[in-house]
Amino acid sequence: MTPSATRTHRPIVISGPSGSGKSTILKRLFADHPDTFGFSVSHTTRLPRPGEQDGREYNFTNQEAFLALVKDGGFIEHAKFGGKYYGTSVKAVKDVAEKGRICVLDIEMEVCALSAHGSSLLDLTTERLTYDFRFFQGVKQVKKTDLGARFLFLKPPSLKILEERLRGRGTDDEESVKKRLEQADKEMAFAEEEGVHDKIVINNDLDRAYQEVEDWVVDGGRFGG
Ligand SMILES: Nc1ncnc2c1ncn2[C@@H]1O[C@H](COP(=O)(O)OP(=O)(O)OP(=O)(O)O)[C@@H](O)[C@H]1O
Repeated sequence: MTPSATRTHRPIVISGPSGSGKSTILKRLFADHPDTFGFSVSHTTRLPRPGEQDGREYNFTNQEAFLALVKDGGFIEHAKFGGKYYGTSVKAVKDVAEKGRICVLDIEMEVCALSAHGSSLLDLTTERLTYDFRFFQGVKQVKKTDLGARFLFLKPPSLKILEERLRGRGTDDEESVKKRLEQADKEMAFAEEEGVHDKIVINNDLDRAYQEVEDWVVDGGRFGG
């Protein structure tokens, strides 16, 4: 492992309430900068589904090996859902940097978590308290590592607008919209705390917000390095 891989390719953590526009902005960023960014591959103890490849969709592992890695402090984040473990390892993030790409960690409050390839790592089946806990932990856990990550928070202009966007997206039922809004409020309060994020972008006008994110991420070609 080259110690400097994540120094020259510093990971980016993008967080923000569900519906704040993370996926929309990341999609554009990836399209504008091909071969620049990457997602880490998560670990799981669940069995591969047809078509899934070890090391591509997930690092498939068994419970014993997974828990050994937990014990060694190898995970930024891990959780158990439906009897199976899921987690994002520090090494998986470093591997992205080793390949010459900037790892993007998408920390979404609702699942807490670090998702890979835009697909949620975890199912939305936890208690609300767990959501809070996990989101806060998610950001803090990354800070505890030697990854040298940069932290961006994407903020909706208001809760009212967030609600409109969540409804407009058409992917959430009433219950889910309500839960997301309740959590968004808390998450925003946490995000404003001094020193949590390096950059906060308000996603009002999409083009402007995108520009602001892109400028900060690219950083005049230095990518924060
Ligand atoms: N600036 C904007 N103006 C209007 N609509 C927007 C804007 N940004 C995003 N949207 C819309 O808001 C909805 C939510 O955005 P998106 O799905 O990207 O959020 P997200 O943060 O990735 O959510 P999740 O964390 O749940 O995956 C989408 O329908 C998207 O098209």
